[in-house]
Amino acid sequence: MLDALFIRITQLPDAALSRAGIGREQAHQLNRFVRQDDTRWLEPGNAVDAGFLDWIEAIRLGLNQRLFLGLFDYEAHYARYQPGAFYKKHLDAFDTASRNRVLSTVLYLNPNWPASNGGELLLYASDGEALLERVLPGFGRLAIFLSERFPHEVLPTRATRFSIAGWFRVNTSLQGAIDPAR
Ligand SMILES: O=C(O)CCC(=O)C(=O)O
Ligand SMILES: [Fe+2]
Repeated sequence: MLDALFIRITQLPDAALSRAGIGREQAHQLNRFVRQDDTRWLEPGNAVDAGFLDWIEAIRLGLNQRLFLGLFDYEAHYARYQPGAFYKKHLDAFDTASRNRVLSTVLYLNPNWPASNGGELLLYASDGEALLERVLPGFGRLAIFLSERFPHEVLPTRATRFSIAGWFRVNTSLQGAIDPAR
């Protein structure tokens, strides 16, 4: 599965990726100061994406059985950080659109990642100051953390850095209207 995901993400043409923070809108441009990854949402209709989503679905069921998290669904995008790109310190559940994110996942797809490449994920305690973990984005490594609890950032990368970032969500629908995964 990892090899298929690696081929898929490295072969995505530029036109298939959305660049965070490019465009005329002020909010969009501001965003570019915060994050510089290029992303594409996974598609259940693609066989490679579906393979990953099936694997994640088994994890979702296991987490619900053992930890009673009530995870309802999952959304994920491919992310490419080109040399120099970063993602400043943030929480993944911060606004009304993302508030139902409970558990963040990041699967790294970078064969041969020496520490000198940078691009580490830094995870902080809830106060946003105490450093808890420094994660090199090596091939097949999976980071999972509570979306509302742990501020984190991606340090500037020196090589192109590939990953799949995803979020298990709870169902915050009101009056039967389920908010769809993006
Ligand atoms: O790629 C990573 O290590 C983290 C990415 C991230 O924080 C995000 O996409 O929200
Ligand atoms: Fe994040």
